[in-house]
Amino acid sequence: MNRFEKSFSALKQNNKKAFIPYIMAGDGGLENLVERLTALEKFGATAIEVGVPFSDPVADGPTIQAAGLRALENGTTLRGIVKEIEKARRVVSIPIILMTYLNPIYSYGIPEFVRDIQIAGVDGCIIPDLPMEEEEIITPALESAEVELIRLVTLTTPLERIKTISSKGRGFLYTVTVKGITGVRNEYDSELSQFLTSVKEVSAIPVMAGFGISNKEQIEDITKYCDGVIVGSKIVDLFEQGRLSEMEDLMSVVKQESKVL
Ligand SMILES: O=P(O)(O)OC[C@@H](O)[C@@H](O)c1c[nH]c2ccccc12
Repeated sequence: MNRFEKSFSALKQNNKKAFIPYIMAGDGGLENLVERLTALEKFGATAIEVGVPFSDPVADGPTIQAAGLRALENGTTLRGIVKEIEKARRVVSIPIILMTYLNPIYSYGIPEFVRDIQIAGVDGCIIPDLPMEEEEIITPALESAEVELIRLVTLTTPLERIKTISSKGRGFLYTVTVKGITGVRNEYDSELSQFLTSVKEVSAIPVMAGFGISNKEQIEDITKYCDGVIVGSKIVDLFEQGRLSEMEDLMSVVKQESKVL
């Protein structure tokens, strides 16, 4: 079993849902990365998504973009991030997912990138601008390194395609819950619960919902229809403002047993 399978099967046995926080590596200085990963594990994170700052992000909303700019300004690089993750791996045992666009991977070199993240103890990668039809440029290398590609589906992806996509991985399926970019939102598409229910029905792997989720009520509601949530912009804000007790409180929702499976 890989780290994802271990984490998700433990949650399932205890009737619990997953919480995956996203952080922007290098925001506030790369030297805080190990500390932040450690804090998130202590607060009960199931896994952590670590964002790599990039000058031309496609799906990032204003909060994540601003965090990315701050990180780039202080000289954060993909190589530096991978080194810090390697240090963190000695103390953090939950899955670590690296979120990066294709361009930084290309300039690193695909084989070198995959080798280094494997050594560092990275469990999965999210590459938002890599479509399923093109993924073979990196999946053979990732597979032999036992690093999972975490694939994204959205409200507009046909169910047949979702079924195909979910049959490929041994991580989880990232279901984007909005038609748009990342960022805190107050309202959801009226079809979201029905959509998540259908995705759950066809998916061979755990279904995580992300984009626009920022408070306990949303988390309680959305986790009725899927295996857990990914929270980005809100976590980035709370770290930036040093509001760690609020973060712990937000993450505590998934510590309770959930009634609906
Ligand atoms: O910030 P939000 O709305 O909570 O959404 C999560 C998101 O930030 C994180 O998963 C993410 C950041 N950038 C991305 C690009 C593509 C897919 C996912 C992401």
